[in-house]
Amino acid sequence: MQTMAGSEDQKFSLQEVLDTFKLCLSENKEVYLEQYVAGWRGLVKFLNSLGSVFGFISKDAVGKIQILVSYMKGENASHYATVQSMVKYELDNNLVDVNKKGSHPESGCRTLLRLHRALRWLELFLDRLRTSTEDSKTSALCAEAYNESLAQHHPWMIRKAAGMAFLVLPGRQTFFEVMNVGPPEQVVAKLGEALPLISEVYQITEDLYAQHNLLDLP
Ligand SMILES: CCCCCCCC/C=C\CCCCCCCC(=O)N[C@@H](COP(=O)(O)O)[C@H](O)/C=C/CCCCCCCCCCCCC
Repeated sequence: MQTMAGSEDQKFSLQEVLDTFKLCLSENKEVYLEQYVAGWRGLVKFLNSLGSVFGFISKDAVGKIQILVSYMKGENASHYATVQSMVKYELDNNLVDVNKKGSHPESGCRTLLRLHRALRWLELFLDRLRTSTEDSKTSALCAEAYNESLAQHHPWMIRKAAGMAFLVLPGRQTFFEVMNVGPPEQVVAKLGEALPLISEVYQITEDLYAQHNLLDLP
């Protein structure tokens, strides 16, 4: 049956996303690409359940996931096990367009950077949801998080389209139901559990990219 949360096999579960982000970090704090991508796949399920207005966002996210998967399954797969090994491999082999788009417009590093910036949006948005009240508007929470993060990297047209899509977001109660966690108190607790994991993955990637001057890849 098709519901707002999608058909059964496409059903979103916050717990599932939480689990993938839990598995993202190795003992020595490297970020596993497979789990990172799996986390995004889970989130895209949620996005898809919101309707066709969000199709352009979902399409972009899926396209970027597919680029990373093609590297992870390609002939150099062993170098794409973690974000750290990918960065090292692509930089050592001059596979990254560092200043302007050239022969490597779809490097793993620049592709992951786009998702990484979106992860900051997610962190800010989930934190706002966690601390929101019954009468909070998800569209406003989402727009605030977007303006503080991703919007700074998007041209006017995309910002406008994103802003319009936010206006049709479902209300807080529906959002909480779709997370498939239970009553609101449990959703809030689960968000409290998920946020430090997402923040840690974000910060490790941010530090790695900063260390290699990769935060502005075209
Ligand atoms: C825990 C449950 C609640 C939260 C669930 C959230 C589900 C969100 C799922 C996916 C988020 C989409 C991630 C979008 C990645 C965007 C990457 C990007 O910045 N791409 C732009 C630049 O790419 P290049 O051109 O340089 O290759 C591209 O131009 C973007 C195009 C599409 C617009 C992106 C707008 C993003 C808005 C933030 C997501 C809003 C989702 C709202 C749903 C709650």
